Amino acid sequence: MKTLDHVDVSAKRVFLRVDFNVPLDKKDGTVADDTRIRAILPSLRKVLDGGGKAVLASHLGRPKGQVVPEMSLAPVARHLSGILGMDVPLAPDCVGGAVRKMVDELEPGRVLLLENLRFHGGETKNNPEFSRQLAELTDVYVNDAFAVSHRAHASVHGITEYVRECAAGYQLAKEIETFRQAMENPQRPLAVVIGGAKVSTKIGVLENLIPKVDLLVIGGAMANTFLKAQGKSVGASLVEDEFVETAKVLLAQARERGVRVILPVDATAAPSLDAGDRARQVPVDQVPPDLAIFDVGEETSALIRQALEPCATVVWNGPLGAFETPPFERATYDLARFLAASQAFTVVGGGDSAAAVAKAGVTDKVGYVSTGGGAFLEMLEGKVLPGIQALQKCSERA
Ligand SMILES: Nc1ncnc2c1ncn2[C@@H]1O[C@H](COP(=O)(O)OP(=O)(O)O)[C@@H](O)[C@H]1O
Ligand SMILES: O=C(OP(=O)(O)O)[C@H](O)COP(=O)(O)O
Repeated sequence: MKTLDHVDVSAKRVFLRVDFNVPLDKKDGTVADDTRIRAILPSLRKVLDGGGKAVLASHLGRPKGQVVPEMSLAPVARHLSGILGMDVPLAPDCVGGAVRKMVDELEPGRVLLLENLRFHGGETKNNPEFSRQLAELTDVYVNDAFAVSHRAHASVHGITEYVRECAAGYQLAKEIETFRQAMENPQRPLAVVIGGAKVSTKIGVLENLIPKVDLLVIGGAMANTFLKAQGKSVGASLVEDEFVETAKVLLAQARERGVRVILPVDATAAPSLDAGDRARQVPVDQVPPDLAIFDVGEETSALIRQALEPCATVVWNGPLGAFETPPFERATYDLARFLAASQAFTVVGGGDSAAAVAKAGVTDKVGYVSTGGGAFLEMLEGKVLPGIQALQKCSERA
């Protein structure tokens, strides 16, 4: 894939599709976590240092084609301006004559941030006319928005039909490369840890992973459905009854392939999520009817660490427990700290898993933390992301 390294940006209008869909502070509306902003700085600096005109475009939230003032990118413009030590003006819109004028008048080495793309319904509809209007602002199109590349939206997909030159930004290239290294050509043994709330959202992931991995660790509430499939009664725990049969099939597939599967052997259970003070350790085949599982237990945590110890590659998506609520964060944080100290090539993806790693304070020590949630999950499902495919096609054409 062509990257920014292969493009001459000098004096060109470089349309950088980024993902500035960042959390805002509820009280004062400032940027609460700037990970996604910092992630695109290498691409932005490359454009500015090369004398390009950087036109940044992003969505924020889901305003559904309406102008929603709380979803303006104004706080992001201010934040970025602080990071760069340079004025970052915010255009009043992302298309139209006034914006075109601002883009055309931009000096080389300067930045303009366009207003929220999703204030226009054409963005999520991948509307050709809207895509063409965005392309009018563009000499070189760069996608550096991995986290939204699973969406066939105008600024990610449609626009590539109308631009002459395109390339992957450094962040996107890094995401693709890291994923390939972990999943397509891994150092073995390869382990994948899957957690989170529901089996139903991860069936595709599990089906895709079973032929590829050596070890599969299943935790989180989704493990409950697997435990039920094994005939264990899991008390008042969240179970997706309609997926118990699917869980059985998946376990049989893993057995046939010789994949080792680790399911919880014990759990931290409590009467409810807000009754953490009454939480206790129980074996998974003895969960009392009035208790629900909110985390994998201490014995399971140790078992997981022991199984991961010899692994050369570990991919992790989804927390092992309801980590937002103490004391159910323990297994998730323990895993984060274990991976941080491990020699294995480690890739963490998924909004909640990335948040858990950050809360455990080890983001810098874990091999790679993806900026994608849904996009990362779709990669794990083996899907080709529409944004990446479109970029590929465009760079082959150009
Ligand atoms: N045993 C559990 N009981 C209730 N909720 C759980 C449990 N384990 C995990 N969760 C919840 O699952 C959610 C994350 O699920 P999911 O969205 O599938 O993960 P990710 O965003 O990492 O892909 C978290 O909010 C977490 O609290
Ligand atoms: O935050 C994002 O994805 P994520 O919640 O999967 O990490 C992206 O900005 C995509 O947003 P969307 O799910 O509204 O299309």
